[in-house]
Amino acid sequence: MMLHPELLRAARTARRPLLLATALLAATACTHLLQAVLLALVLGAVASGDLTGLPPLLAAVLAAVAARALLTRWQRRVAVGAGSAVRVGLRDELLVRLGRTGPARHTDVRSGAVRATLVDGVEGVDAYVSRYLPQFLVTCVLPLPPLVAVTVLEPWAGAVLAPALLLALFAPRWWDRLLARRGERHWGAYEALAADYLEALQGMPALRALGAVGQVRARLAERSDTLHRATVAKLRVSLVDTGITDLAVQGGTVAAVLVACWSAAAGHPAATSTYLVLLLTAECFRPVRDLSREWHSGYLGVSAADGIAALRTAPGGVPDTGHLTAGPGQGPEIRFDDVRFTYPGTGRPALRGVSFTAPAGRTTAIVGPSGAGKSTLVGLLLRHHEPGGGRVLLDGAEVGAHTLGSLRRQIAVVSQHTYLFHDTVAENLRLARPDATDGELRAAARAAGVHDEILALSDGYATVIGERGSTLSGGQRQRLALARALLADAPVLVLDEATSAVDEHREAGIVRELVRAARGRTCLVVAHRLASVRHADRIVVLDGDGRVEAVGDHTALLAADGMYARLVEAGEAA
Ligand SMILES: Nc1ncnc2c1ncn2[C@@H]1O[C@H](COP(=O)(O)OP(=O)(O)OP(=O)(O)O)[C@@H](O)[C@H]1O
Repeated sequence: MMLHPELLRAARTARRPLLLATALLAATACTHLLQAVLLALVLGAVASGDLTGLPPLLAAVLAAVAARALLTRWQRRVAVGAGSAVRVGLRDELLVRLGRTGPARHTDVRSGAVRATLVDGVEGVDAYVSRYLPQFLVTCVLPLPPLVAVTVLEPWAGAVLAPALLLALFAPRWWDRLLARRGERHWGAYEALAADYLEALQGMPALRALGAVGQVRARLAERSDTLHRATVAKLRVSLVDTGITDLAVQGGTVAAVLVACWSAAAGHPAATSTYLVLLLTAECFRPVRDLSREWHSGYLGVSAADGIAALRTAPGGVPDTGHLTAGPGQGPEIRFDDVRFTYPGTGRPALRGVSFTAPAGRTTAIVGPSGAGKSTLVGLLLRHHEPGGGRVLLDGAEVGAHTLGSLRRQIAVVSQHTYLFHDTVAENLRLARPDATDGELRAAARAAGVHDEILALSDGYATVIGERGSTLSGGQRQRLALARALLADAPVLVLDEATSAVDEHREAGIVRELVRAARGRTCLVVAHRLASVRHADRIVVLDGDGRVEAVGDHTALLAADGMYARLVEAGEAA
């Protein structure tokens, strides 16, 4: 009888259908009561030898059975619909939240665990709200009428029935806390196993190359064992819970029946009353037995509820309070003004007062040693984080003044971590612009230098490229991601190590094509290979300490003989 606030909150999204499902369940239970009364009358008539009223009584019993069949079917349909609405709504809400929390959140949660919560946990919520909750509400009310009837007919039977009923309902509540703890432990073990399996599958090429498959197998076996032990521990408490309910139900029924029989033997009530007491005693306990059965389907939801609440209320992400929206247009000026930033939980600032301007419609390169803060600048431009100080401005307006959706639509990013989905080449490209024509797809692919290779695939643009584009080379994946960003037709194009997996010769050609294709847009190019950015209109050099060391073009920076010259020299030597 566990009522978890997170699950009740989820249930509110389908309040009406759930109330209807509960009403139908109550009506179904009433047919059982009616049937019990009718059967008692039938048995009473048979016992008294007066069979004249028997046919209409038997017809009424059949009608009750038929009505119950219809009501049960209707109830299941409504309950399944309500559960499905809750499930879909909850998954959608969690996905929106995950989209908002951004990279900060993604570093401290594991994808496999989130997947388990989103898929299996939410399935458990469905079972809880569509099966357990209606039965719980019915159980709160429906045992009362037969209990009152039995008490009126045979007070002694009522006197033993009432405590047995209370015992069946409330004794297992002593175990609720333990049940909840065991459920959480089981769910934690399940999430950990799901996360480990997902990671092992995704990292299989690396594990094979390292000869570490055996180690991972051992770890997974240990995790499976932990899950098994958690499952057994959970079942043990759950079975004690069910056992107590069953004991109270059986004991109560037997005691009430014995009292009724003793009373009948002593010649007190009429035969029909005795039958009524016997049959209504069983009906008294029916909702309790049904609740105990539904509990097992809802238990998974209770176990996953805390994880769902944690995902739903996860902190992180930036407030979406801006109001500016920008349509397609020329590339804006981007300005970083004394920007400072420290990642949460780290004592060391990643950026210490960075100021520079990327002129509108031009290409600005950001270079510097590894860890200098180049990708952090891109993250701040996209508002994955808020700066600790200073401002990031697009055409003079702070990025926070734009709505998040509009800001991110204005900026197409190709990062070193491209993501391609298990779908066709064309559909992967159309993620950026669902209404793009075939001609536009080809133009973008040509500009990114990948068109000919797409045509060489078995089905051209209709080829399914596997999970994360696994059937493509690293360079092809990056160029496909470039084509996707070009197709987005955003006024700002950010290339964060976007061509690192492409060979140098091809890289020069791609960058040339990109600059041509991106004409009119503001381009920010983060690169290690300086040869690919030497033609940039402006080059910003970050030192290894999160500060701007110099700004200029290739020739001026070489002449200044600072860090840029040293980086170029090191690149050439390599
Ligand atoms: N999510 C994070 N949490 C904590 N620290 C981080 C995080 N991401 C980056 N850092 C730290 O911030 C600093 C700047 O990182 P950033 O990724 O911006 O450097 P970068 O110049 O892009 O490096 P690279 O050229 O190697 O990609 C580094 O010291 C890095 O360790």
